[in-house]
Amino acid sequence: MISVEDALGRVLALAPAPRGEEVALAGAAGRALLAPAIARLTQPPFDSAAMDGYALRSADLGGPLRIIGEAAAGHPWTGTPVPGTAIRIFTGAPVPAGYDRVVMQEHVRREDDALTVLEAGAGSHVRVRGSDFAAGDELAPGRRLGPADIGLLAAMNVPAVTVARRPVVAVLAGGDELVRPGETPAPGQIVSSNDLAIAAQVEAAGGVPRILPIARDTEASLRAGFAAAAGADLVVTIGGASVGDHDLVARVAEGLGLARSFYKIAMRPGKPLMAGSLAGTPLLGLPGNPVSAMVCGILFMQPLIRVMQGLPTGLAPRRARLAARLPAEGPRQHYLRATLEQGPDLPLLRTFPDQDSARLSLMAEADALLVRPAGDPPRQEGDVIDFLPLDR
Ligand SMILES: Nc1nc2c(c(=O)[nH]1)N[C@H]1C(S)=C(S)[C@@H](COP(=O)(O)OP(=O)(O)OC[C@H]3O[C@@H](n4cnc5c(N)ncnc54)[C@H](O)[C@@H]3O)O[C@H]1N2
Ligand code: MOO
Repeated sequence: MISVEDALGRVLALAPAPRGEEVALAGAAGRALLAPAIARLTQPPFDSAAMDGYALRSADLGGPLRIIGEAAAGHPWTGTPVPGTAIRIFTGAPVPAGYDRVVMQEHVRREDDALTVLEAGAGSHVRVRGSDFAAGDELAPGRRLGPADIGLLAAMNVPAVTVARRPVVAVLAGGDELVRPGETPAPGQIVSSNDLAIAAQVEAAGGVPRILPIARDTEASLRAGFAAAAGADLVVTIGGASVGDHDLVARVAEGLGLARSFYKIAMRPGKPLMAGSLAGTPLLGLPGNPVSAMVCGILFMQPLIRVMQGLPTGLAPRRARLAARLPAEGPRQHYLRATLEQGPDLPLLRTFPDQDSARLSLMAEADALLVRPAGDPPRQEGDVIDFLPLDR
């Protein structure tokens, strides 16, 4: 059995280089930026009023002023500046050359064209040209575009961006016991949850899931499943990974020419994880227990999907304090389902007493996975530990 770190390195090594496509900005939210986006203009493009009021010269603050013009957003004033004068101005209007501050209208007294400044106010209320960004500035690739990025790119006058193609991920669950949600299970049957949960993880990582028909526990059915996965950028099987007589995934994949990278890792849950490449396409074989499948999805599949889009893995452990003591760990790195509460300095992490890898109800309740290294000694209440936050 190899370590979790070693396994992650080998999984990420299976990632093909991301492929780009150009999309209009309106469709780019959530996509991974693959090429730098370059600002085509400077923002603000001119010295811009930050308040409704009057533009004037700081040197003239003391004396009475004469109002000689007006500037509104989209309607610059184009006259000649004269000492001792002010320009009526509105937020977003260009501050005319020759005037260096804007006084808020609440801070003046106006009678016809005569203006008296009652209070200078703090600051000039002028947004200086280029104070946000300059033409040529770039938004670097390797980030998922959020709402603020979309707004920034629009302001940069970038109408379309090069993003990574979303990897198509074939999700193949297998087992004679499985029926679809909404069907009535016969005796001995259960409803298939894994493929839907894993498909949701695929989407959350930026991939496009393609859920395949459930494979039955025969080599022929699994072969048909792999055939249906053709054309996907990544194939993810779920179940049939262990040592039982009906666990056929590895055997069938090998028959189809799987170049195996590893099988079994020193991790709990998720020991029977398998990875390799099938006709050049990366393949992950997740264990069937629902929590094991999801934990493997978080630790290996989602990072792989992100790296296939040129993104970082997204695995960023954080620190918390233990709410209660924990016994020593065994030989496998352990990911315990836990909740988080507010603590005095760091968050307080409380593990569920039951860590059964079949309990989806606890997985759904969990805020975090506590990461305990193999062979970790007993831990006391208040000890600082690492955890991975969970999406809800
Ligand atoms: N003798 C041993 N038995 C087992 C070992 C072992 O080392 N020696 N490992 C255990 C561990 S750990 C795990 S994890 C499971 C993994 O088994 P498989 O990957 O072969 O998964 P299955 O046997 O197909 O199913 C396990 C469990 O999960 C349920 N399941 C499967 N698919 C789905 C699905 N799509 N939706 C919902 N639930 C699913 C299935 O009904 C079983 O209950 O093996 C242990 N055994
Ligand atoms: O590793 Mo299994 O994934 O412990 O339930």
